[in-house]
Amino acid sequence: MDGLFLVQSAGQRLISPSLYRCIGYVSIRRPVSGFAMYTRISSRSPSQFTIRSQQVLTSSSVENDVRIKEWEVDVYQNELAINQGIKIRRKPPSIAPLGNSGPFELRLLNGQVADSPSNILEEITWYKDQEVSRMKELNPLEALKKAVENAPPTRDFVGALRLAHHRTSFPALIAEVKKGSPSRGILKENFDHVEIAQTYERGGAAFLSVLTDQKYFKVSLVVLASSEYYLHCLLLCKEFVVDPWQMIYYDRTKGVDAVLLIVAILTDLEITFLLKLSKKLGLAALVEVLALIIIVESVSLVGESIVKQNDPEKGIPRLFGRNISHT
Ligand SMILES: O=C(O)c1ccccc1NCC(=O)[C@H](O)[C@H](O)COP(=O)(O)O
Repeated sequence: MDGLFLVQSAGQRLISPSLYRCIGYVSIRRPVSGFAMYTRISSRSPSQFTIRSQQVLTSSSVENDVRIKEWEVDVYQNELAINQGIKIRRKPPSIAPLGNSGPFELRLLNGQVADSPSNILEEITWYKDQEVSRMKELNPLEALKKAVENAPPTRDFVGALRLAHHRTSFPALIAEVKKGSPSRGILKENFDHVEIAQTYERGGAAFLSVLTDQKYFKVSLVVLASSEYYLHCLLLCKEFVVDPWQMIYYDRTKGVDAVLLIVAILTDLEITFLLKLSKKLGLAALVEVLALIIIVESVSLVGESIVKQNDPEKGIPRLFGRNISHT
């Protein structure tokens, strides 16, 4: 057994209430493969319930304790988010660490079974949380600092929309680069991201909106923003932002000018913080509320209908009723 347990009779206390608060309240559940499983049972004060055992902390028990704490914080944050009207749970409670096989596992959030996503946005968000954690380990913030310092300045998003509107007297076109989507599947088999982006530019798009999620939308911003191809169009990165790191890694170091923040997957506090951060980084932020995108200028969000055109360059004039290209 990895942890040492001091088992005592019910009702007795071995240590002072303040020390209980430091190490948490634990009860032995069952030993599994050499590890004693336990669960935190309550945040009630020691005098309010019966202590059955107290674990003497070893390094791995501390690790597990930290994992349990983090998991509980996630559950708490999800509850907070739900209280703020957010329907998307941010982390799958099924990743509860060993030892939390007790009441937490059966817990229902918002009336749903806790360990399966209730819709596709939730599934994407759970996946994104894991993906970002992995990528953050490979590219820690400290390592990105230099890249941020060397990044070219961002371009004026609102100014570009205004200019496009004045030039064409149509709403500015944000043309979406995506190979597929969860609801529609693959939209175009022979999909060349760069070629399609160039075609949109020639067609008169003011902005390119790139869905950078590889798993669900099959596009990579890294490919599109690669040095071989310089984009004249401004670039909106349409990611599922769940962590400020994404703004720095994906957006600021890859030549992006604007980011998307999806209200359905962020708490009020996160939106406030991410808006501040985007301002600091010089990025414009589009805040998506339900299916609407709030921006200051008139704009058209166009994705599937032009991606699926055999010739997107002809598809854009078809959409507007006339040629809006620069030539
Ligand atoms: O399309 C989906 O299946 C989807 C699922 C979950 C979150 C977002 C999703 N789609 C976003 C998009 O594909 C586009 O950003 C856009 O909203 C749709 O544009 P359009 O193709 O013009 O309908």
